[in-house]
Formats: sequence, C-alpha cells, structure tokens
Amino acid sequence: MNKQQLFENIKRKKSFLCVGLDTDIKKIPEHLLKEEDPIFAFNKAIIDATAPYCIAYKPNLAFYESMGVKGWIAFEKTVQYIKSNYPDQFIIADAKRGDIGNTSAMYARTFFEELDIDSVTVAPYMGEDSVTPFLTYKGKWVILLALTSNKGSHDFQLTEDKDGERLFEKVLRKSQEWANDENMMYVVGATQGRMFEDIRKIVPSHFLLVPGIGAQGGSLEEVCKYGMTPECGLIVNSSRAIIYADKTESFAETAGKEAHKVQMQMEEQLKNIC
Ligand SMILES: O=C(O)c1cc(=O)[nH]c(=O)n1[C@@H]1O[C@H](COP(=O)(O)O)[C@@H](O)[C@H]1O
Repeated sequence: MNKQQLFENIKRKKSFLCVGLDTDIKKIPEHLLKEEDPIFAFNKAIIDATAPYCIAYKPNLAFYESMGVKGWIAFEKTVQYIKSNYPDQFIIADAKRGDIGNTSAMYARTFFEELDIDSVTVAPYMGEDSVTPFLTYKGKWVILLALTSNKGSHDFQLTEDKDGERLFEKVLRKSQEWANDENMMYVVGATQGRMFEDIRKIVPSHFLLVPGIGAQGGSLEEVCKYGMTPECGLIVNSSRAIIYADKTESFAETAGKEAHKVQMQMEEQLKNIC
C-alpha cells in the first residue's frame, strides 16, 4: 500500500486508528480457552468488530512469540485473515527488529516475502546497514523507532550532542539519507505531546505511527494539534484500551464500540484537513 492509498483509506473511513493486537492468553475471556486456537479466535472476533472503524492492525510479535510455535501459527493465521477479508487494512508487524546487514535481510524476508506484510517496526540503533535491507522491497514500509512513548525514552533518545542535536533528531535526519516518505514512517509516542512540533520540523510529510493513547494516557487532541499534516500523516494505535475493554462473552462487541468512540474523535480532528 502506498502513501496515497493510505490517505484515501483514512478519508473514506474518517479514521486513522490502528488496533493493536497485543493478544495475551492470560487476558482473553475464559470461554475462548476451549477453542482449538484461542488467540486466533480472539483476534478474528476483534478484527470483525473493529474493522469498520480502523485503517490498520498492529500485531505485536512479543505476544505471539511468547507462546512458541502455537503463537507463531496464530500470528500467521491472523495476518492471512486480515489480508483475505479486509484487504484495505494496513498491517504492521510490530517486531522492533534490526541487526547486522545479512541478519536484517533475513528478518526482512520473514515479514515481506514469507508473510507479505505491509510494514515492520525497526530499531535504528545499529545504523544504516541494519535498516536498508528492509528498504529493498517495493511497496513495503520500515517504521523506525524515533521518540518512543515510554519513560525510558529519556535515557538515550533525548540526550544531546555537543551541537545540541538530540538523538531522536539525529535518527530522523540521518535515516532520510536512506529512505523517503514513501517507504519510511517513524514511531513517535502519543505521550510526547508538544514534541510533535519538533518532529514535524524535520519530517514534515512522513507518516508517524503513534502508540500511547488509551492505556498509556496520551492525548489524541495534542497529537493532532502538533502532529497532523495536510495528508493526516498519523496512524494512531490503541491496543489494551480497545481489545481488553470487556472480559465477558460480549468482548468483541465492546471492542467495536470502543474503536467506534476513537473513530468519532478522529473524524472531528480530520475536519480540519478534509
Ligand atoms: O512500536 C510500537 O508500536 C510502540 C512504540 C512505543 O513507543 N510505545 C508503544 O507502546 N509501542 C507499542 O504500542 C502498543 C501500545 O499498547 P497499549 O498501550 O496497550 O495501547 C504496544 O504494542 C507497544 O509495544
């Protein structure tokens, strides 16, 4: 999916919501445990209920890998289910990969060839040769960690060099030598508020993946005020606040309602640009 198609989907659905599929066997409703594949059964119900209100899904690999082979199978089935039934949904493999070049090439093969997923999150710490193998696939996206939502983001990302440039700013500037706004997005946490102004000075037109509304307390209004571009430029993720809003048999219906609430707030924000 290219940038224009993504924006078309956002305009059509009046939403830039990404539903995070952080599916934890210990948190899903008990009645699903009798299913042959409880993780997939949960995801399928959540996807069917939320698809009208979102434009992307982000399964986080940690939740699947923690279950070994069974988890990986549930992950693959989830990806295939979205691709077959909701082909307009943008899929993000939240894997936070990145290693020496030949190893990164294998990670890229996993997500882009084997699974044919739209995008993968990548950590920038190991530099150019750890990121560029992911950029050799036409129509696929790297989503590079820039300024994350957690407290630890202060430890390295906000440190300054002798010229006053902060590390996340260096990541944004340097990575533009390898990629452009048609094959790279950046992760910026919703909890970072006004920092979106500084981010937009360096990447005025790139899409940003923004996790941190909902359970982490980030403000959608602030993200939009300081981070929205004329082409929206935002994919805002919420995981726990949507998928675990209800632990009863009506969990999927409630997830749909929660996603709809966020979609309506997004519709309000989109009125400023389209
Ligand atoms: O790359 C990410 O998606 C990510 C980056 C970041 O800075 N903060 C962050 O929370 N995430 C992920 O976004 C999701 C947030 O989940 P909730 O806090 O439950 O909405 C989790 O899958 C996190 O791993």
